[in-house]
Amino acid sequence: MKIGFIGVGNMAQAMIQGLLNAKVSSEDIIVHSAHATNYEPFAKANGLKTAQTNLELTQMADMIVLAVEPSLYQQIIQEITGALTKAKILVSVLTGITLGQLNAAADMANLPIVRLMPNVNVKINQGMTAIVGNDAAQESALDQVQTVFEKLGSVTALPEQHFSTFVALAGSSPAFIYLFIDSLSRAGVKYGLSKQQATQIAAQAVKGSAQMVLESDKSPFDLIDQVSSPGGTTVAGLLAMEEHGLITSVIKGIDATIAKDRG
Ligand SMILES: NC(=O)C1=CN([C@@H]2O[C@H](COP(=O)(O)OP(=O)(O)OC[C@H]3O[C@@H](n4cnc5c(N)ncnc54)[C@H](OP(=O)(O)O)[C@@H]3O)[C@@H](O)[C@H]2O)C=CC1
Ligand SMILES: O=C(O)[C@@H]1CCC=N1
Repeated sequence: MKIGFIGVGNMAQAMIQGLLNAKVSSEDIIVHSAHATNYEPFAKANGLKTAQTNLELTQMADMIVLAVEPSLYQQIIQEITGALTKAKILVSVLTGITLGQLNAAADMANLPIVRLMPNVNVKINQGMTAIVGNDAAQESALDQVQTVFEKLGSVTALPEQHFSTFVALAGSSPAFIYLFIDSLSRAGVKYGLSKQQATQIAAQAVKGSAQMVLESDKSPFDLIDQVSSPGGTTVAGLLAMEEHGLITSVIKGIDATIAKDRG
């Protein structure tokens, strides 16, 4: 299967790196974006094929991944619609653009369209991706896209009405989690650790804690109790964080992310 990427920015590069890690042949990946000076060096460094236009890329690929700024979706679909067929799959990773809007952009309701929300961790094959398809995608397109993206981490089927929530909890959340790691690390620097060592310590603690939540049958709150020794350091830290509104801050951040996605 030839996979084409329209847009070769941060997200497309993360997906492509994950595919290459998973031993997808670079010969099967085609890229095009607005500026050749931006995508050609990346294509050359990774042995990818290039197309001269979005339309040519659509002609060359079996699966066409739209990875541009969301506001460009109508313009790009108008450019490529002539080359879309029932045998090809249009995949959108655009935030805030629904299957209904994609269908309507070029009267494509009878063509397979799959909406995905990956996160940047697909770059190291540890992504979290949501998937939903239009009616025409149900027969086999959805399975084909899911098979490709399972190479990049976890994939979960999700009703489209929950995509905005998913954007906040998984699409944008790597940035929130990096901020938490950096905050821990800065605190370490405050107390005399080097930034590098503090970041490594904080990141490993976050990684291990996430793995514990995934592997445990307990809720995160039960796990908190296991760390909090009576009269100990952890409960002192937790209470001080909550005095400054950690849970409220996180939920307010998620509210703002969802509101932005919903437009
Ligand atoms: N970053 C992330 O973690 C995530 C992003 N997304 C979604 O992915 C999409 C891309 O985001 P991101 O990669 O961060 O954005 P970037 O700004 O990094 O990349 C945008 C890309 O779009 C290209 N582009 C602009 N105009 C055109 C055009 N007319 N034809 C073809 N390509 C064009 C740009 O090309 P050039 O460089 O040549 O100008 C660039 O390669 C967005 O819709 C976003 O919502 C979804 C989940 C996570
Ligand atoms: O910030 C953004 O809009 C994109 C979507 C999810 C992650 N990055």
